[in-house]
Amino acid sequence: MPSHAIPSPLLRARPPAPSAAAAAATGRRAPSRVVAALGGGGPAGRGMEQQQQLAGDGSRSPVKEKPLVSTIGKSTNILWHNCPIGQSERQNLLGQKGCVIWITGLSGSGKSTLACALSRELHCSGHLTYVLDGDNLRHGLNRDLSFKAEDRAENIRRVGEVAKLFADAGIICIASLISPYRRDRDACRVLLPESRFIEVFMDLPLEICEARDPKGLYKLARSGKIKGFTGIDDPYESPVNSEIVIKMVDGECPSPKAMAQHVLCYLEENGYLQA
Ligand SMILES: Nc1ncnc2c1ncn2[C@@H]1O[C@H](COP(=O)(O)OS(=O)(=O)O)[C@@H](OP(=O)(O)O)[C@H]1O
Ligand SMILES: Nc1ncnc2c1ncn2[C@@H]1O[C@H](COP(=O)(O)OP(=O)(O)O)[C@@H](O)[C@H]1O
Repeated sequence: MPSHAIPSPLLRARPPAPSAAAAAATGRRAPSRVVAALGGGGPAGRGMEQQQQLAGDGSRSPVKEKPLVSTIGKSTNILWHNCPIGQSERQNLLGQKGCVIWITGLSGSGKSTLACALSRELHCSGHLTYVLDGDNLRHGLNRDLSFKAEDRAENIRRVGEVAKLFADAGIICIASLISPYRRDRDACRVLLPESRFIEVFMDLPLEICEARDPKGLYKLARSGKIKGFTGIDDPYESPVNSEIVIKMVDGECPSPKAMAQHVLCYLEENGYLQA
């Protein structure tokens, strides 16, 4: 099996709640308090298997099981509902494996260009994709967020959660965001089962991105009219272990089609294009 192949256990149904490790990495709390809230319930942390009541003679008799509800973040008394149709059935229908292709890089590095070219190539070969573009999502879902570090983190967290849903739907989700902080990207990675998060690093020098400047934003940032612009006066933390790196070869940037082919080959070689 190639090093990036999807191990078969990943095709099993996923547990509904984040693991302690995932929770630690995402900063989210694992559902440590499990309470039986319906009908008064028992003390916090009491498992369903312990829910018995004392009969008149002092012996224990089982009572009707109550669903266990959880507290996740600020959401109290919530219950996970399983649907009989799962990810593997959807994948069988689509003939592919749901995954997230996370494209990160400076503004102007070609993230959207790659996302569109890849989506087109996959679509033409019969694969269902959906592109989550940072710029576009800031027109709606993330319109309340600025470019401060904490808002960028929330931006990435939300898109990571949405991308996870697309992958669960069996879709090849292509997320294209600057996502400048390693910690935020890694938090998205742990939302998904191993191998279902494929990071693509657009490893192009700032000078190339700045020379392209299709929206004129670098110019505005250099003249101080935009503050906190990534690569100018805001950080970009390069990935260290990306599955795929797009870089210049002999001083030339690969064409959009070549970049898309690079990712396509990876998907083919690692079994994502079959259920
Ligand atoms: N301060 C600052 N820094 C970086 N980028 C800026 C900024 N202000 C506006 N823009 C425009 O917003 C696009 C990036 O949005 P993202 O959601 O991908 O950014 S982030 O991941 O939250 O950092 C980015 O789009 P791309 O050029 O496609 O990367 C810019 O057009
Ligand atoms: N591989 C490439 N070769 C040449 N030009 C490219 C390439 N990729 C992107 N570009 C051009 O660079 C500019 C920025 O690309 P874009 O995809 O919008 O970057 P980003 O989404 O990272 O901001 C656009 O004008 C685009 O046409």
